[in-house]
Order: sequence, then C-alpha cells, then structure tokens
Amino acid sequence: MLKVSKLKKVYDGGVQALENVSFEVPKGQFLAVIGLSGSGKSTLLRCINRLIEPTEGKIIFDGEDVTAASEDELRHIRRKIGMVFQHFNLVQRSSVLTNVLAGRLGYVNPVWSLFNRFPASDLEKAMRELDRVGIADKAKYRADELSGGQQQRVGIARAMMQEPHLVLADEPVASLDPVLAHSIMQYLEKINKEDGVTVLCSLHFLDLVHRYADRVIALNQGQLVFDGLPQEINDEKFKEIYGRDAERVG
Ligand SMILES: Nc1ncnc2c1ncn2[C@@H]1O[C@H](COP(=O)(O)OP(=O)(O)OP(=O)(O)O)[C@@H](O)[C@H]1O
Repeated sequence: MLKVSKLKKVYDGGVQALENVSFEVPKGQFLAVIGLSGSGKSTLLRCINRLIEPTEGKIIFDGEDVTAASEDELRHIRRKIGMVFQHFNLVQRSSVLTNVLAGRLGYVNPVWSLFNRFPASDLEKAMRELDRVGIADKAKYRADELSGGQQQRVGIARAMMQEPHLVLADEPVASLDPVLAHSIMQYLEKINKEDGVTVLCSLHFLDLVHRYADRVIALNQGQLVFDGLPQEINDEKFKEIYGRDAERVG
C-alpha cells in the first residue's frame, strides 16, 4: 500500500537528512523505524504525507503518486493518513472532544467547522473513539488538564477520526514515562490488528520494537541500513545501526 523509492531530502542550508531510501509496506503491517537521534526518522515520516517536501524520489500510497499530487489531491490523500506526534500536538485550551473532532476537519464543510458544528454522527464517532482509548469520561476536560499518557490517547483518537488507512506515529511514546509506553503502544496495536490500519512508527527502544513490530527498518545518517524482522537485529546489525559505541539498554 506504500512504496517509497529513492527518497532524498536535503534541507535548506544543506543538511542531507535522507539519501536514496527505498522500501515497501504491505497493507496491515506494523513497521517500526529506528535509528539514532538525527538519523532522519521524523523527516522520513513527514515526507510520506508531504508535511516535508522531499527533494527527490517517489512515494506511492494506495496507488496514488503522493510526490506528484496537486494541492487538492494531496488534501484527499492526507485524509487517509493519520498522524500521531511525540508532543501530542493538541490544542491545549480546547476540550478533549474538540481536539478529537479536529480529526474530522478534512471531511466536514469548512463553514460548519468555523462554528465548531459537527454532524451528530461525528460526535458519536468521537465519543466511540475516546471510549476505545479509555477516556470517554474526559471528553469535556480541557486538553491541558490531562496527563501526558492521556493526551497521547486523545492524539490516537483524533487520528482515528479520519478513518485512516495508514497511521504515521512519530516517536509516540518518547515524551512519556517509560512505564506508560506499553499502554500507548497497545492502542496502536489495537488499531493495527482490529481495524487493519497500517502503522509506521518510529521508536527509540528495541524492546518495544520486538514486542509490537512485524518488521523494522533502520536509518543511519539518512541511509537505510537495515530492513528485516526485529529478531534479525543481532549484535553486529545493532552496531551497524547505532554505531560502534552504542550499548543495548532494556
Ligand atoms: N527543518 C530542518 N532544517 C534543517 N535541518 C533539519 C530540519 N529538520 C531536521 N533537520 C536535520 O535533519 C537530520 C535528520 O533529522 P530528523 O529530525 O529527521 O531525525 P530523527 O531521527 O527523527 O531525530 P530525533 O530522534 O531526534 O527526532 C538531522 O541532522 C537534523 O538536524
């Protein structure tokens, strides 16, 4: 469902963040993206829906050429791609429910959304999604009244409002207390296994990769240095991915 070919990104100022990155993702896969800080994980995820413009290369998603899409086509493609962010990206002063409904913005009439009016079916769906992540009782709270773990659950519910085919999760547990990481990962696992949503998720900890990912790709200085099963990352591969000085933790 996703094909990335020879992707390259050079930022203004000359930093080469991605070089010749190619891989394919079949529908329904849970793919982890790993690599040291600065290796290009965020850049890769954001190039896929063109939040960042790739410099070269091609991205095909659901049979459509994302890289060649017009603004209109891109809007349509982005509806099908949900995003979950490291720092949650919620509107802090708005209610949990309003934040979740924001996931519907690609669908509703913009005039309605200006007045914060959403169809009853969207409200019902928002409550269902909040229920699935276990915080329906927090719908009326302001986002900034929630803990980090709860805010990330709102982030997942918001992404699910789009009825996405693909979710891009950019270090979704990196800002959380490590003991909360599994609960958030389990929600991502649920949408992957129960709804068949394909997930691309960058992660720092290999134990999470082993526990949740079907497959893993690794970046080192913008280059793809590994593409395989989590259990194939032996000590030698580990050093190739993270460098000679790296030591396993967890
Ligand atoms: N907007 C930008 N302008 C210039 N350089 C950038 C920009 N964003 C990222 N970079 C650089 O591109 C490289 C890849 O960064 P990226 O954020 O994709 O890595 P990452 O693996 O996601 O890192 P982290 O785990 O710290 O988020 C780094 O050298 C970074 O400094």
